[in-house]
Amino acid sequence: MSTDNSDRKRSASPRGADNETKKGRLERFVAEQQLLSSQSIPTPHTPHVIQTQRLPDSLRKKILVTGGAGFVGSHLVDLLMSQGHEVVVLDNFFTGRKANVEHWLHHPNFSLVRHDVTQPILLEIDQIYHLACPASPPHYQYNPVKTIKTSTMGTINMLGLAKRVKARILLASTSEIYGDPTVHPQPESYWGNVNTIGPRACYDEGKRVAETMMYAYKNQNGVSVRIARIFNTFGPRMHPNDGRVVSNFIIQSLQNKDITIYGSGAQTRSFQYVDDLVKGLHALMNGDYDLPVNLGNPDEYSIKDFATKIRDMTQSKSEIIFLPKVADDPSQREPDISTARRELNWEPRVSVEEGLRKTIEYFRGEVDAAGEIVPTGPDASKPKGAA
Ligand SMILES: O=C(O)[C@H]1O[C@H](OP(=O)(O)OP(=O)(O)OC[C@H]2O[C@@H](n3ccc(=O)[nH]c3=O)[C@H](O)[C@@H]2O)[C@H](O)[C@@H](O)[C@@H]1O
Repeated sequence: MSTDNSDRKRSASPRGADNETKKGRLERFVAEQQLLSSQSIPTPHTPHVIQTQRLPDSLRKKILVTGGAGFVGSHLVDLLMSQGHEVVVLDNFFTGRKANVEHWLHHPNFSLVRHDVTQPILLEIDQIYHLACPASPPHYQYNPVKTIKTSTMGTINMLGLAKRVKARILLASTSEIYGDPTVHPQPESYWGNVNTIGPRACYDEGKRVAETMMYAYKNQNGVSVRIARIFNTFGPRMHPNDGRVVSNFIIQSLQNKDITIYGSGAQTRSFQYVDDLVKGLHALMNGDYDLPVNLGNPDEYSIKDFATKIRDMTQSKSEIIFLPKVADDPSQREPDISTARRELNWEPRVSVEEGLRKTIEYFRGEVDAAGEIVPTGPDASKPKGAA
């Protein structure tokens, strides 16, 4: 063993430098981890960075979002993550896309599980937003039996989970439960007009029985339930091959292709921007009101006027053409949102025009990236790229 001072000096200096580097590296690593746990990372789909709050354990909830990689689900995930909650997404990727949530994959508060809600799952969570179900008519009609299973078995499984862990559960129901409405606009008290054996029934009746199951579990087992009846919603992250009217008309217009109206175009819809919807879902989940609530924007358009509006906004040279009407297509739809106004202090803030501007920009990027997009027609079809 050497006791020579010069020896010690010689070896102390490189070891010191080594230690410095390790310490520096560690500090850098910690700083990077802290940065990563305080925000989303920019991705091609979501280039803007979303900051996440740091919540104390007592306020941080574990929140399950079924269908969280879908269009609406992923926007809701953004809101919940930004608030600092732990979010677990379940998605079977039938219509959801990993790209919709990939900006959160690195974040310690976020988990993504490939799972089909028709199978039970055991999790420890505080709240459940149950959104899982294809919502576009060509997609939910592709495998009607599976659509029914998703709404029935899927909802039973989530209610069983809610019961076991005493979590509050919110069901994403739909304006489709009113069918082809004979009352206009539609208040929650209207019981609806659905053809039980028509091509839309797998979705409409599935959601109706899902609502029934929510109240059966509430009354029989004391489960805390919330029901949102969601009216037509649009915004960035809609699947370009979704087949619904907003995505089809914008994609057709951007490519100067024919804009396809099914039927006369006299049928009406009322369109809400997705940011308004997720704020409404959040207010409903965290409020006291536990009867169904319509969430939609009462700004009603005929489909023909809507086609013209999108063509004008995109400065397109598209022709508007008329194809046969689809079976059981509701002839009119407008939400009565007085319950949401009264009970949730909620109403839409984003105008259809402002929402369309953002959505057109998003689809412009999708069309540029893809080269060409052929929109999905009215017939039942498998979602493009579905798992
Ligand atoms: O977007 C939504 O939120 C709703 O979409 C669908 O209901 P629907 O109103 O029929 O939605 P679209 O497929 O977007 O159709 C709206 C209207 O536009 C028409 N349409 C659609 C697509 C198209 O290329 N051309 C066209 O004229 C349809 O025939 C219909 O009259 C779903 O069934 C609802 O569950 C969902 O909540």
